[in-house]
Amino acid sequence: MNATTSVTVRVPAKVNLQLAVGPARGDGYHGLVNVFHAVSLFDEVTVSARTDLPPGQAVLSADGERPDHLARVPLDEGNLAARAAALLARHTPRATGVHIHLRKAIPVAGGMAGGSADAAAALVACDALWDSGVPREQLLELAADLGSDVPFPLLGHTAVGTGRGELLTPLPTPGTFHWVFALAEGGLSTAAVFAEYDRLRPDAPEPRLDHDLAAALAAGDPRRLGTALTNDLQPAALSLRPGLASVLDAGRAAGALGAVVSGSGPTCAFLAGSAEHARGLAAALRGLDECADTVTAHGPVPGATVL
Ligand SMILES: C[C@@](CO)(OP(=O)(O)O)[C@H](O)COP(=O)(O)OP(=O)(O)OC[C@H]1O[C@@H](n2ccc(N)nc2=O)[C@H](O)[C@@H]1O
Ligand SMILES: Nc1ncnc2c1ncn2[C@@H]1O[C@H](COP(=O)(O)OP(=O)(O)O)[C@@H](O)[C@H]1O
Repeated sequence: MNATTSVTVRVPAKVNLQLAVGPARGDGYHGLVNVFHAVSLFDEVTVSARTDLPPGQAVLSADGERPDHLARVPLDEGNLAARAAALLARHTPRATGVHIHLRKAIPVAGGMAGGSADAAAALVACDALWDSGVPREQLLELAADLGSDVPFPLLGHTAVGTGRGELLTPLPTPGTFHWVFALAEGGLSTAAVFAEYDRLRPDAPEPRLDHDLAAALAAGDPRRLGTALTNDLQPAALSLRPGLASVLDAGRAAGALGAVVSGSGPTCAFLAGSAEHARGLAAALRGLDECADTVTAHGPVPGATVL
């Protein structure tokens, strides 16, 4: 029998349906109530064995439709997918060197956790390639070591993250929600947005799950969900990128059920009532100076999946 030499994993982007941010903790992070929702905007990560490289060492390549985004993806050991391969290799004797190819569709530094998604996909792909035998619970712990957002794309669907966002509880929701994402020129640094949050909100309260949001999700009701979308980082993202306010306003004026900055931004998310409504909203947003492009997607969708 031939050993597997290559594994491809498809992994979704996320939008945050609620992002409640507490005071800064002593360890440089913030306590969160972070409602993650996986949407049908996918990166694909292909991992191929390279027995000429030391175990866990990676060489990288990337492609995708947006050259300006690709230019911001590091193709060295700093790439989160390379860090994931190196970390998992330390937990299995069967590790090899790898070539990692990233097919990027998730905006880079856009608040949709593309780097975290690639890290989660690389964990799943290397686990399959090496037949590592690492239990799922431990894969989730390794994911959390790589970043607060990395465990969620292993699960997908909708889940609430507590702690710094890494402790996940699934939130089952019936039905499908339709989204439009307005992509911005350039990214925003997550750390810079949290620092701006600290400046704007020195007395942040402890974060709590919003009951209206939980009820809207349990009912699968897009109208209720639209009015319940909140993001405590939004004022900080708007402070660093004031032009985003007009994008949010334009989406609301065009009939979005809800409009919110995704995570640390600068991508703006708009909830629509149907796929057709989403296409109409996207057309209304595309002409704006501050909107570099639009993408439509639906959620929830499953997490990282071997193709
Ligand atoms: C804000 C969120 C919302 O889902 O995502 P993005 O919108 O950036 O994708 C996440 O909390 C980002 O998670 P992730 O991108 O994994 O961040 P990490 O690598 O863990 O941390 C990067 C930096 O962000 C800040 N950080 C992150 C998470 C957290 N709970 N508190 C923080 O203060 C810290 O300054 C940290 O050094
Ligand atoms: N596989 C990757 N894809 C995208 N960005 C990556 C990756 N690995 C590391 N990075 C770095 O992480 C930063 C944040 O990227 P990303 O995860 O896309 O954004 P966000 O944290 O806003 O969701 C990028 O600016 C880039 O320098």
